[in-house]
Amino acid sequence: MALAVGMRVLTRALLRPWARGLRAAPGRTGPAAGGGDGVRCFRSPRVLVEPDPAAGVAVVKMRNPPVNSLSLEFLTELLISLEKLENDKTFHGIIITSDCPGIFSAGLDLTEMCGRDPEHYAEYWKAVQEMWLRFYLSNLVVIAAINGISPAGGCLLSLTCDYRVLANNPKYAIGLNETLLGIVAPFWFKDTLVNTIGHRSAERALQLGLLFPPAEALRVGVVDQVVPEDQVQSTARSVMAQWLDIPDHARQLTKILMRKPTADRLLTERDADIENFVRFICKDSIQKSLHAYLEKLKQKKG
Ligand SMILES: CC/C=C\C/C=C\C/C=C\C=C\CC(=O)SCCNC(=O)CCNC(=O)[C@H](O)C(C)(C)COP(=O)(O)OP(=O)(O)OC[C@H]1O[C@@H](n2cnc3c(N)ncnc32)[C@H](O)[C@@H]1OP(=O)(O)O
Repeated sequence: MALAVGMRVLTRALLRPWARGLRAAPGRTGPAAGGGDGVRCFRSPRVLVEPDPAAGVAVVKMRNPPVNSLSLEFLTELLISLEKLENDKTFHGIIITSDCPGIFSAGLDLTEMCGRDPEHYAEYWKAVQEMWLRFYLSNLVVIAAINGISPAGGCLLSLTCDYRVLANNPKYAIGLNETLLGIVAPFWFKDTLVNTIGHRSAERALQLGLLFPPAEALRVGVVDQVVPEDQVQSTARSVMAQWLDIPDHARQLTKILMRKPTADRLLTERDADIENFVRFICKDSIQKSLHAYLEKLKQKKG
């Protein structure tokens, strides 16, 4: 228990000033309808939290249209929602899903990594690290109900969860496809994938930038279950019930035991990782290829 408490204190201490600022800002987040049972529901512009206090579960819906790209503001809101749910003893598990049809998350927001200054890149990268640390080490059971395509950072967010349910739709795919953009998945992205699917499969997937369609995602182990699209949420709920049957303290400590060495690697190299990212992303060649990629996305529309 001391270990679990220690980890929570540590991750809480890591909450960034940008998060503290936003938390204090009136009107950005606030109590909303939670029923007369004393349970508070928290809303923010880009995150909708639907609590089910009787089950001890909250559904966290990402709604940052059009593609749930993980912008700085969106990451901040996600982290604040997670922290509020962790601090509310009513909740033992969350289901993270998307409110944007067909898209779970398009990954990191490319506009946060293009044409900005080094200070912005550093701030953004710290927020991405924070998202990974907080979700990966959350004391809650976290289940991803993946109801859309989930490349790169979207896949990373899913990989932080305890269990992944993917909708069986041939249009959906999931994977760390960074090499296709000419960028390199950082070591902690890689570690998370290795921990999930093993070294050989991860090496192949990372080098080739593979985006796995549902059947392959299941075969390789990027997801735990593939179900018809209309059963994603109900499956996530029944899997959650199974996980919540386990005594919480034993499950939490086991989670920390499994994940702490991976998280510690980033915690001890956090500043160096930010410096590496800023150096890398500021390169002319990287900026050019990110710009070109964004242009290609825009031109796709015709
Ligand atoms: C040595 C190493 C040291 C340090 C580490 C260094 C580097 C690591 C750095 C970065 C790691 C990054 C990981 C990432 O997550 S990068 C993002 C990867 N994501 C993708 O490749 C997905 C891109 N998007 C798509 O493929 C499609 O948009 C889609 C399939 C998700 C959805 O297709 P649609 O047809 O439905 O929608 P679109 O018309 O394509 O898009 C609508 C709209 O949204 C914009 N957009 C799409 N994706 C992003 C994004 N990731 N960020 C920002 N904006 C995005 C797109 O441009 C359109 O905009 P407009 O409406 O045209 O303005």
